[in-house]
This record gives sequence, C-alpha cells and structure tokens, in this order.
Amino acid sequence: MAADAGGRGPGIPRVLSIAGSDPSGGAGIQADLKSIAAMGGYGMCAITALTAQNTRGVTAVHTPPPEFLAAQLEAVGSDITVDAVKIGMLADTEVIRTVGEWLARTRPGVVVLDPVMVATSGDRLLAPDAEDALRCLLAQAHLVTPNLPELAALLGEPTAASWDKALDQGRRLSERTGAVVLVKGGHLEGAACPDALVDARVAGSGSVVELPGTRVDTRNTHGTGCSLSSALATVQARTGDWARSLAVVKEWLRGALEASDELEVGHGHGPVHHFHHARAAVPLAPGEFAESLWRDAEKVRAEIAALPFVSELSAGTLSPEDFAYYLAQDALYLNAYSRVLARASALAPSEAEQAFWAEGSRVCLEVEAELHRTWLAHHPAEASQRAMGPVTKAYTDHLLAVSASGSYAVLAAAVLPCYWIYAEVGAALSGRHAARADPGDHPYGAWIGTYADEAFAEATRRAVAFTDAAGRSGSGAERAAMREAFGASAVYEREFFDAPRRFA
Ligand SMILES: Nc1ncnc2c1ncn2[C@@H]1O[C@H](COP(=O)(O)OP(=O)(O)O)[C@@H](O)[C@H]1O
Ligand SMILES: Cc1ncc(COP(=O)(O)OP(=O)(O)O)c(N)n1
Repeated sequence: MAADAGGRGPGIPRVLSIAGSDPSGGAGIQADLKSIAAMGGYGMCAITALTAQNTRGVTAVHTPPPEFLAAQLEAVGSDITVDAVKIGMLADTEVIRTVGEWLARTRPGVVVLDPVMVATSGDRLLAPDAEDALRCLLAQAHLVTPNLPELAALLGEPTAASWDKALDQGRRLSERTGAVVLVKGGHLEGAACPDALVDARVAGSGSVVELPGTRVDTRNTHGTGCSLSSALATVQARTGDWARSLAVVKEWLRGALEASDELEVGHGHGPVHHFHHARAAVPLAPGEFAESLWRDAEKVRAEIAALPFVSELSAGTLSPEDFAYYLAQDALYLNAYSRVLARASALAPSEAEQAFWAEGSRVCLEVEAELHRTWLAHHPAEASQRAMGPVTKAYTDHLLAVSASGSYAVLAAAVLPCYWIYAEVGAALSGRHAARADPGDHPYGAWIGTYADEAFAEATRRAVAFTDAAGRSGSGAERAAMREAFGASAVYEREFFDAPRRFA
C-alpha cells in the first residue's frame, strides 16, 4: 500500500465500511455507520456476511456469494468517491480475495483493517483456514488494528502477557506488513488501557506513539474494536495524521464507554453510546425524567404492594413483634437518613433545595424522637435493642456511599424512593383504612393515620421535582448514575418492608 494515508481536508469524508452485519446494532457495519456519522463522515457499507448475534454472542453466520460482495463494491466505487475504507469481518478466503482485488484496483487513500477473527463472546468470525489469506491482505492496509489475541494469532505466537511484549509484537507485524499497527490495550489486565501506533518504517523512538488511557469500569464493550477502526478511518481522511486521529477517537470512545449504561441494550456485553456527545434532539419536559425513574421501579413497587407486611399491617393481623421490629429499625434508619439529607442540603445547587433537604433532615430527627416517645415506649425491649438489622445497615451504607460520591443529582435520586415509595404505600394503606367500617378498632390504625400526612405528601412532590430538575440538567452519564442509585434504593425499600418477616 502507499506509504502514507493522506487527508482530504475539511470536506465530509465519504467512508466505506466493508464488514459483517450485527442485527443487535453494537458491532459490525451498524457500529461502523454510527461511528462514521459520529465523527462527521458520510457512511456507506458493503456487507461481507450476515451474523445472527446479540450482546450475549453469535448464533449463526451466513456468507452471501462473493460475487454479491463484488457487486456491492462495484456499485459504490463506480459512482462515489471513497475517501476512506474500514475493513472488518471477512468471514472466509473468498471474501478476502474479493476485497483484495477491489483494493488493488481502486487503491483508496485511507484503508483501516480491523482483522476480526473471534468475537469477545468466543465465536469465530473468520474461518480458521482463512488466516493466511488475511495475513496477506494486511499489506494492502495503511493501518491495522488487531486486539491482543488477534495480534498474536497474526504472528502465530501466544497472546502477549504484558504491554511491552504487545508493543514488540506490534513492531514485528508492522515490519512484516509495511502497515502502521495500532496495538490496543483493551484486553490487558488492570486499570490502564493504553493504545499505541507502531510504525516500523520510522527509525528510533518515533516508531511508537503511545496514548495512555484508563479503563472504564463497564461490561459494555461490544463493538469497541469496530467503532474505533471506523472512527479512525473517518478522522484520518480529514487530518492525514494517525496520532492526531487516534487522540480524537480515543477521547470520543472513552465517552461512549462511560455513557453506555444509558442505552440499556441487552443482557450481556452491551454496545457503547456512539452519540453520547450529541445533545438530545428533544429536551426532556418537566417531570419526564422523574416519571421514567418511577416507571423503571414499577416491578419493585408491585412487589412491595404484594408483601405480607403491607397486607397484614392493613388488615391489623401483623404480629406485634414484627411491627415493633419495623419501628425500631425505622428509628435507626431515620437517624442515618437525616445525615444523608443534610449532605444533600450541603451539595444543593440552590438555596431552595438547600433549605428543603435541611428541613427534611430536621424532620427525620423529630420523627425518630417521636417514635421513641410514643410507639417504641410501648416496646421497651425493641427500643433498647439498638443494633441495625442487615437490611437497615445495607440500605444506609448505600445512601452513605452515594452521599460520599459528591454528586448532588445522584444523591437526590438515591434518597427519593424513601419519600416516594413510602408515600405510595402510605396512600394505599390509609385509603384502605379510611374505607373500613370500623377504623377505630384497628390495632395499627393510629400508625396508619400518620401516613395520610399532607405535609409529607407535599415534601414528596418537592423532592420529586428537585430530583427531576437535577436529572434534566445533568449529563447523560449523570442520569445513568441517578437511575442506578434510584433503582438500588427502591430495592432496599422493598427489603426494608420485608425485613420484619425475615429478621424479627
Ligand atoms: N474498558 C475500557 N475502557 C477504556 N477503553 C477501552 C475499554 N475496553 C476497550 N477500550 C478501548 O477500545 C478500543 C478497542 O480495544 P479492544 O477491546 O482491545 O479491541 P476489540 O474490541 O477489537 O477486542 C481500544 O482503543 C481500547 O483501548
Ligand atoms: C459483524 C461483527 N463484526 C465484528 C465483530 C467484532 O466486534 P469487535 O468490535 O471486535 O468486538 P466484540 O464485539 O467482539 O467485543 C462482531 N462481533 N460482529
């Protein structure tokens, strides 16, 4: 291939992906088209193979006749100027031969070859007898982007166990092929996730340009190699400088990995969020974010409504021991919750929010004291038993951990279920109680009456509104963290109501 892959300047690069299809949209041509668009290019694709796969793995591969691939390449190439090509899954020898012939004829200015062999799931995407043909094709690329197992397989060696050994393998592959090799750190162990461009044609230390990176803690890495290589082809068509292109793309990919939780796609290794950097086309309406949190917790809320604790409390058949356990744990919980609300007040971005959470914190202590003065005074044994039960401990540890993380928005989401779910349970209980023919006889009637407190209902509405506003103005990554914190607290609410049955 030509020694250097030049850039065409500020126009919109027309980038052709020659790759396989992933119907789940995370890898293959689907990832390539998103990445090319995310980098400001115009994406096209010639499909080498169709896979049936999702975030858990590949279940089938169909490779159309090579003549059909040749027809796709001819259709694109005969009409459209191709500024850059990204090559991904090639399936078998015939496909490789077809692509090789087309490259030799058209000689595109930028060719990035991602030598896809085996998916992360362990499924083969290249026939074992096609590896030699793939080795030969590498010489027709400007940049080759193997992951560590692919790099080793291309050299016929074991996978490098250290970064230095990987760089050495990259240098030897570059020597053999004449292409620049991007050595990728995605498969390394540990917190570091570097990448390095290795060009054996350059003498001395300039032959390795390393970009350090830290590992994003996520399992959503499906299609990172596809996304990286197609994004690099796109940016390179504009800059003509691999090191500059890699710096831009690595930063973007990091953001895509960080925001990947927002997508909630699949149950295995999910895709990255290719458009994390683009602002939402339709901004969230007031209330919309909070409603989505509420909807996400629908199953847990239904489970709470169906708990024996709730129905027995409502019917008055709850054992006094279970009730006393609940009250004692509630008192302990409220004390910790008060501190967490005080932290929300300290982090709050406005005086209104600061005052709101501070007042919530004060009220918690007041309710805790009231519990001891009234209900727990009738259960001195429970009241004197000050140890936190396992659920109370886990719930308050979760809240304290979120409060230590320093994000006001995430903390607001974490404390919200205690308002919102409690208010929902209270409304159901007090509604049922008020409808009874003999509400006066109920052993827990006075307690249930406290649920109907209008001041608490109003505080809940304000807590919902503040959390919603924090979510709407936050980043995508922040909203994902808020969802996680809200969901975890909702589960702890369920466990808290169920704890008397398990631990009293
Ligand atoms: N958890 C992660 N955090 C940050 N970057 C990552 C992570 N996983 C992969 N990458 C980056 O994604 C790109 C693809 O890397 P890699 O996973 O090694 O390739 P492949 O997807 O082909 O197996 C590289 O730039 C690598 O540094
Ligand atoms: C159709 C298709 N092409 C390539 C891959 C491999 O994707 P890659 O980005 O190398 O990484 P994983 O998805 O395997 O993590 C694929 N799965 N499907």
